[in-house]
Amino acid sequence: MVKAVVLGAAGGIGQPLSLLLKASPLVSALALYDIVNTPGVAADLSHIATPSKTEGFLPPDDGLAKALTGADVVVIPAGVPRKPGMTRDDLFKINAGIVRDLATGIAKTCPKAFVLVISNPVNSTVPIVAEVLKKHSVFDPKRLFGVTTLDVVRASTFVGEITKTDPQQVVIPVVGGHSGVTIVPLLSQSSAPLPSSFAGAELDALIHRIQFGGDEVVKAKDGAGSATLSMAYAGAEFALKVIRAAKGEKGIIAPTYVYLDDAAKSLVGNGVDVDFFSTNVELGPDGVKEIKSLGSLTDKEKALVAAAIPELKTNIEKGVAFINAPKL
Ligand SMILES: NC(=O)c1ccc[n+]([C@@H]2O[C@H](COP(=O)([O-])OP(=O)(O)OC[C@H]3O[C@@H](n4cnc5c(N)ncnc54)[C@H](O)[C@@H]3O)[C@@H](O)[C@H]2O)c1
Ligand SMILES: O=C(O)C[C@H](O)C(=O)O
Repeated sequence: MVKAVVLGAAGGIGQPLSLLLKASPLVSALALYDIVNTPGVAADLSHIATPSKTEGFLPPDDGLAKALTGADVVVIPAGVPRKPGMTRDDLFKINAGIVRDLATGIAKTCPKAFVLVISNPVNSTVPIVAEVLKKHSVFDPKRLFGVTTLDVVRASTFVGEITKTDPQQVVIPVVGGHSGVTIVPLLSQSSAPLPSSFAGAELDALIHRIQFGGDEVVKAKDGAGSATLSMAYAGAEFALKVIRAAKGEKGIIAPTYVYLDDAAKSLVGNGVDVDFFSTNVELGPDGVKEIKSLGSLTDKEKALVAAAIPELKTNIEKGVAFINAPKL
């Protein structure tokens, strides 16, 4: 029995993500929560002939608590998306409060659930969830994940195109965080190696495209939002990995933005001294089973990791301060 909950389920990501979770036989109950439209989305999905029971909830009558009761996995794509000219950090003002309130519901109702945060800015919203869970004395760092899978999916797609390889077979760790220069693709570790002639400006352009792939979609959507369908694909892929690992499947490894204690920091190495960082993680029955080292990096990759750290620190501190700063 696996109950999955989507918070923000009526949105651009929420709807296709809920569809992909409904389509999976690994999910036995699916609860959809949003401030609008979830009864309709749930009624629609409930006609799909898969085993999971689908229910929609709205804020009145304790809808959040009802949706979260008995949850095993909670995926959060609630919040506003970017428009052209905005950074992810520009979303903090609105999304920080939304994520804080949803995390409070999780802390009170399903503190043992795996929590997968999609809402931007991920570099800050994950620390916000951690701080809320800490305030309720229920923070388990093994169960909280920032979803950075879309960066991994993009890297596989772009490298698959260049190397003429099936992108589904291309595995590339993308580490750091989820915004601009904090996104660090470790292309030297690609399972489909780039040709040795692929260097200089060409390599820089590929790294830039992976780091700023989100901008490409925001620009193309021209004011109508950011990536939704590719994010739903990526979010479902990661959520189902967490579920498969929880059910006992071994050897599932994926990059994800997680809390690093001091031991994990020294394991990750390369000057990574931030409290949250995306790195390869082995998933297990209780969530994070093992945080993996970044492995051997090229000089260029070492420089990219170093460049990511200051922005990550600022983003993390901003999230932590949002929960802990004294209210005036
Ligand atoms: N992590 C990633 O890689 C990644 C990728 C794409 C988008 N995102 C982020 O995901 C978020 C959602 O994007 P979208 O395109 O689906 O936006 P959207 O506006 O289409 O949908 C967001 C949904 O959240 C709902 N919502 C707002 N406040 C809520 C609350 N308090 N409780 C529950 N639901 C609430 C809205 O009603 C809406 O249905 C944005 O912050 C976006 O930046 C992250
Ligand atoms: O770019 C955005 O704002 C959405 C998302 O984070 C993405 O990477 O597509």
